[in-house]
Amino acid sequence: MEGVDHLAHERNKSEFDVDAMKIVWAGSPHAFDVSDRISKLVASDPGFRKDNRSTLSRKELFKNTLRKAAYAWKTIVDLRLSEEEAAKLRFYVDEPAFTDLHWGMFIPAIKGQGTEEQQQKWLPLAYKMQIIGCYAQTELGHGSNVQGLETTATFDSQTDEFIIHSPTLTSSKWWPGGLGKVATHAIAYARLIVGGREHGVHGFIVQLRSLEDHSPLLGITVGDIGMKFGNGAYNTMDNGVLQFDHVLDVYSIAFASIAVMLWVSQVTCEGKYKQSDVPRQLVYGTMVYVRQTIVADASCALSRAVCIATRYSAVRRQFGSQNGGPETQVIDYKTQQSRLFPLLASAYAFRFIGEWLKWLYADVTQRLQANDFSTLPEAHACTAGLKSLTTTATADGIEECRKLCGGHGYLCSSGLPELFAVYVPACTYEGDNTVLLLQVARFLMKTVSQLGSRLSSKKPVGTIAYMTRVEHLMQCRCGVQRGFAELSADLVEAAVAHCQLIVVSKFIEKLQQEIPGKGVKQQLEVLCNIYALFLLHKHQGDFLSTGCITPKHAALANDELRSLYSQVRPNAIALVDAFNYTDHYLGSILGCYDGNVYPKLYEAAWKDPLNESVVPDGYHLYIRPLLKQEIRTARL
Ligand SMILES: CCCCCCCC/C=C\CCC/C=C/C(=O)SCCNC(=O)CCNC(=O)[C@H](O)C(C)(C)COP(=O)(O)OP(=O)(O)OC[C@H]1O[C@@H](n2cnc3c(N)ncnc32)[C@H](O)[C@@H]1OP(=O)(O)O
Ligand SMILES: Cc1cc2nc3c(=O)[nH]c(=O)nc-3n(C[C@H](O)[C@H](O)[C@H](O)COP(=O)(O)OP(=O)(O)OC[C@H]3O[C@@H](n4cnc5c(N)ncnc54)[C@H](O)[C@@H]3O)c2cc1C
Repeated sequence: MEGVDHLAHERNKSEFDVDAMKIVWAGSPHAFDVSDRISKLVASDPGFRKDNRSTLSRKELFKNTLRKAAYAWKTIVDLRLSEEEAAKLRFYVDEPAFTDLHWGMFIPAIKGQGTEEQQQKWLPLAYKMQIIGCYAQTELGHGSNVQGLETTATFDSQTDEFIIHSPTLTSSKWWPGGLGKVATHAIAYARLIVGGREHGVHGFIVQLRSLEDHSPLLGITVGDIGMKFGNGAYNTMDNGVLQFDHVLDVYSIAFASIAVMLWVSQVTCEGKYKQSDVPRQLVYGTMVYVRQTIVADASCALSRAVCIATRYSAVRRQFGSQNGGPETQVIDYKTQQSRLFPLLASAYAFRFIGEWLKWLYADVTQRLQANDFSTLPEAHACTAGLKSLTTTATADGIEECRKLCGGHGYLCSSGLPELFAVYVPACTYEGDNTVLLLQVARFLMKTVSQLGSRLSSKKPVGTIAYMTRVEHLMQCRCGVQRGFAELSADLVEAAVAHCQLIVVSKFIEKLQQEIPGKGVKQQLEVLCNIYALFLLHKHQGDFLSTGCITPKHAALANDELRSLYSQVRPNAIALVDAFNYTDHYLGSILGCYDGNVYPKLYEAAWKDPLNESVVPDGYHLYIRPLLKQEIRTARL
């Protein structure tokens, strides 16, 4: 029945202050207020409806996305929302679109690598959306290998301009989000050529389309690369293809020539190239920034899936009826708990590691401004490794949540298939996860060679086993005289172990902070222990081989896990309520707040276009002849 909370009995079991946990999840009272207000604003506005996406064609879907993006911008302007509120609104609109790359990469690249002059020229236009930007780095032939990019930017000292060109088919820019049909400008990465000499990959701001009629400028060929995984999902985004035919880059400033050049090198008006003594990898700065935001995104995506699966696991009953009484809630089965609760713990773990990584990125950015590059290698390794670890775990976790919901998890109305389809490219974009782990492995090898076996310093006591595991994995690999490439598969395992150590240690450090609210810290301690012991159980071979735990310890850890699952069980619904997601944002009948699943599933079925007629199109043409044997049947 509408209005009845079918999960009230679950919510009454909670042993902690849910409202206080909402603040912990949001990060602060202010952050909670903004999230709560904006999520309800979006949920209550029919202009942001999203329950019909799976029934639209690609063109209808894309046009609807443009409508929503424009409507969101009008809402932001009309309500005079702050930058923080506007970002939250785009988040809760929950539709991959060109705006993600405009606000999420194009503007950060200018802010992070542009000089005062460039920021003054381009940021006011970008903030007012009088230009729409994308980040055009990947090419048809190269994505992971940035130094392999083929697009060229040749400095013409006669005209003091750059000529941007795509010399080969494989140099076509390929994948940039927003590029296909919307972006008017791009930050394009190209090989800088000055005076006939090549100076590696740099970024350039290039105008792609007329601001009068949106037609591609002279020398620009641009379009969409076609349908992607899943039906609705990421097909709301116009990932594009772009070719430059000797584009005289008259509108732009060579990003590198002034902006990055101040950090990395300079091109003078006389056409002289001057290399400065800063790491050339600063040109990768935007990727590092986005990787740390992706870690926070992982906690959002995983928590959405876990909220759906947890609420549905409490609603669903299957088997176990005693004397005609109610069947057993599937959330009470130990197998369901052993699959679901580690994901619940991971969602909280990724939330806190995302907070720490945001601090680390801000710290390294501040240091770079003072020409202090001392923590750049660690920042690179952490952002790369944690992006890889959290996105792999989240993508796998969303799929596990779909399976935890049985058959109904496969319905679009569960919200899980689309969430999976939209999320999984996170394991690839902003750096293929294996390629990024190889960067971490390289960092670990260097650290071991510099510090000897003691890899990690100043870690909480509870992480000794985790630290020893990493050191053991590295020693086993570094000890043998074989090349990095030969050992890379093993070193990637050590890289994963190192990242897991960071997540566990930061969760433990979080618990050392003052955390208000009845029972809140206790619940987080249970989740931290679940996260740590679940990984220890999953990788117990590594831990046993280090000798720092015995088979008996491993067995005790497993017993403790079961006990911890029993402690979470009465609090599970309250722990996912703490995410404070609206039904609109969850987009899931299985995860609806009131748990009134069956009537909503049944009602939703009849809304499918296929049910607009009781006799389907095609019956008279194909089925009736079949049934009436009017088609000559093969001799049986
Ligand atoms: C439900 C949720 C839905 C969410 C939907 C939201 C909508 C989506 C919105 C946004 C999505 C994002 C869109 C995607 C954008 C992109 O994908 S942009 C393109 C991303 N591309 C990459 O990440 C490419 C990956 N490759 C690289 O980064 C580099 O090629 C490399 C692998 C790092 C290698 O670089 P290179 O060859 O130059 O360097 P090496 O020889 O390996 O190393 C040399 C030394 O440099 C150090 N290094 C390398 N990188 C960095 C760095 N970034 N910072 C600092 N230092 C770096 C490296 O450690 C070596 O150091 P050493 O010599 O001391 O060992
Ligand atoms: C949805 C989506 C959105 C995107 N948006 C953008 C965007 O806005 N802007 C942009 O510039 N790009 C964008 N990209 C491109 C993305 O950044 C690249 O696809 C990504 O960096 C991976 O590079 P690749 O495609 O070349 O993969 P590859 O490197 O070709 O990967 C193929 C396989 O090779 C393996 N491999 C590669 N190198 C090595 C190595 N050295 N050692 C071991 N294994 C290796 C990989 O692990 C992988 O298994 C997007 C991609 C997607 C899917």
